[in-house]
Amino acid sequence: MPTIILLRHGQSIWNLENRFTGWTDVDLSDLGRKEAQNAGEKIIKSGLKPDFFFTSYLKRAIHTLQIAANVMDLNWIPVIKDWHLNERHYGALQGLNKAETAKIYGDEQVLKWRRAYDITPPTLEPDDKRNPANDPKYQGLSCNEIPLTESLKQTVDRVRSCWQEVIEPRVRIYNTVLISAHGNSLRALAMMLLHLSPQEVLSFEIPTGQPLVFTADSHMNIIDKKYL
Ligand SMILES: O=C(O)[C@H](O)COP(=O)(O)O
Repeated sequence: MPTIILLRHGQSIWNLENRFTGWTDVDLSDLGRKEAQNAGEKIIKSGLKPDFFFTSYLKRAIHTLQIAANVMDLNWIPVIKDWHLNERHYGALQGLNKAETAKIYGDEQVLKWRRAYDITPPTLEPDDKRNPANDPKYQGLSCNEIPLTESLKQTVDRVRSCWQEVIEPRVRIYNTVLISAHGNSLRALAMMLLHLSPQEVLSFEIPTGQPLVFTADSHMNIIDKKYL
């Protein structure tokens, strides 16, 4: 049965500091590394053995994958890194403390920025040093691919193209794949695979470091989902 393991990276330093992260390339905290190790152990215990890995361009997801792969003794497994799996771009909120931002703009506004389907956080100015265009990782992207902010809807659109063009064809060949990515890029993927409505995805949360296993039928309909 085609099996897709969704793994949200372990706690990052900015998760710990409660800061909007998005495309900011922060590393795992000590707890995050431990969570990644536990994730690898849980996958071994489940009897699942991934044959192909996918991750984003961001080191918190890459390091989570490397730690888990090391625990599973699967360092040799092929990996595709794809920026389409990056976290949702959080625009000008990136770097701000979530609780302090709520004190300034109110809980309701912050909840809309964080969870509404079609609302974008404030846009980064193009000359802002946080513009991804300044980052060598994104040199190959065209101007209209580089986000200055994103709604979940826009994230779903880019994750969908990655699923259709990059991941799904390999799930059909390799059978068991593991995708190490981010809270919102994985919510986007789950929304698409589980056919969740914008209202349903609002409360759909994936905890850090907890492997979520989707089993599909031959038409790629998800017939079972469970946390390890
Ligand atoms: O980018 C971030 O800040 C987190 O990874 C996800 O944040 P959220 O829970 O506010 O969507």
